[in-house]
Amino acid sequence: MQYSPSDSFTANQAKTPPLVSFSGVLKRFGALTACDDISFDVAAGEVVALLGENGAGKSTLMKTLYGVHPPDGGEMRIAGQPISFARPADAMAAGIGMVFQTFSLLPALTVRDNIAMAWPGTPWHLGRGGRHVAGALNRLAQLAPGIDANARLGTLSTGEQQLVELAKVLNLDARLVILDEPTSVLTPAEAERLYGLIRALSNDGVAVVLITHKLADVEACADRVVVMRRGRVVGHGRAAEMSRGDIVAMMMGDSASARSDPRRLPEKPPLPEKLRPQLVLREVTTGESPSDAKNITLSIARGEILGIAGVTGNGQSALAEAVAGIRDLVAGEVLLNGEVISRRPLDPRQPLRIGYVPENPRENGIVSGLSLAANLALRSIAGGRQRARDVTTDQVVQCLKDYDVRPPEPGRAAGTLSGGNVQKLVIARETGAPRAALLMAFPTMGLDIAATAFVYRRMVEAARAGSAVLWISEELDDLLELAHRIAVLRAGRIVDERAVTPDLTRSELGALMTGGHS
Ligand SMILES: Nc1ncnc2c1ncn2[C@@H]1O[C@H](COP(=O)(O)OP(=O)(O)OP(=O)(O)O)[C@@H](O)[C@H]1O
Repeated sequence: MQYSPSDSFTANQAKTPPLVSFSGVLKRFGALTACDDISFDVAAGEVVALLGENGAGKSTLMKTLYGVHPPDGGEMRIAGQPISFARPADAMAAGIGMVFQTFSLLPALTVRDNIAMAWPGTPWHLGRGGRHVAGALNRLAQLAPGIDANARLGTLSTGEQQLVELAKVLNLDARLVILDEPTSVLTPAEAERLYGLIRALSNDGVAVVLITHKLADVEACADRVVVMRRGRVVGHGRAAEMSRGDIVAMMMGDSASARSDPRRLPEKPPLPEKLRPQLVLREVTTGESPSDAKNITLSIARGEILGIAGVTGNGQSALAEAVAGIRDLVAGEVLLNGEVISRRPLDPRQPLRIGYVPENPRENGIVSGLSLAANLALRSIAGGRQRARDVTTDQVVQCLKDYDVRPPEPGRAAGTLSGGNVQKLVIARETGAPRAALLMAFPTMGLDIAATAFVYRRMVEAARAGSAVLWISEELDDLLELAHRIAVLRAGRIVDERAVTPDLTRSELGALMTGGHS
């Protein structure tokens, strides 16, 4: 099943040329070769899952096709014709649609206006009532029946914003649709609806490239799998003929450990005998909108991991930001070791005692234009006391290596890292020193299997070292595996809270999250 250059692995052996063909495609960023001699085809109506560890080059390859990056070598063809798009608008005109990991939506405008802006050449205010907008809103209604076209985009959850972006692209009448990790911010029910739409597109002859880390996505809708590692295609095969173990081994290299236990989740740390409340929220309220936190009272002990389960957009961000001290409370208070830390400005001389891994770290967790070293120094990487200028380049490189941030180049701008590596950089900074409390909002979103297990190991180590951990997640299996207690957040309120016991099931938790509907 391993790739060899002589293996053309053309999807469709018929005489008509494949819809898309990559042949020896090369893309460099300075000294880094992000895509190295990539060759494969995608047939009309075929769904190809493009897999690989963080930084493997998946997004770069697709952005090179889509006209975001000029290639440095090789050839790309659409329906047999060589192409080289200078910008995405040209790719769109040739029938290619792409949904990125980061969205191109304007939070201040309504859903309808955001969709109207998607059509090149049409002034958006004229397009509002047009056929395209009606079509895309129709798609959106299939994906997410509850979204109001007249709602301001900024009031929607990340998952809902992703669906708006998807509806926009799915309605472009594209021949090829590229989806970059579409399900990482979707609820299970939203993901199921998306799978249905992908299958419908494929039945209509549309080719789909699905960049993903989720094997569930592959099983739900991929015809074929192409695996990249460190800029090269290292394997491929028909999805139906590959087991999960085959795919994981291909992604991670053929190590025996990867094959036997790819997740390698850490053990849940034992709860201390005497529970000493360390992080306490008392009736915390940030506002009255559905995405605000309302009247939240929680107590997390030293060494305890409290999971917050809930569908994104149900107050998680507000809750995390309130505890992190970057959102005002309209009522209530937050205490750390008995001391009120809310309602007072952060004291820059205080060693920062809360580690915070925010949702959407590219937007909220890094300064894109600053170097990796500077981003790490936004908090000191060494024990909370060492000043940034005292940290040597060797220490920064070591820190980047310890957290597997690739490439580990201190001077590189953080904004040029791949999605998963941005997340690892933020986690390095926030868990690199002892913290009294650790807040993590969806910390494994967009991470590959190995990186996910790594993040969980850091979280467990932080708890063992005495942090009170507040962990917001939609990964129900992981919550059940690693949290000591789970609180369920719905419409900004805690609707249930219980210790994790063997009889607590995933479906029970899912039903609590959605108010009884899965
Ligand atoms: N604009 C850029 N400038 C410099 N380097 C870049 C740029 N974009 C990507 N890279 C680098 O190219 C490599 C491949 O990144 P890419 O985003 O394609 O990976 P990926 O497989 O999509 O990863 P992930 O799953 O983490 O999103 C990474 O090392 C990344 O740092």
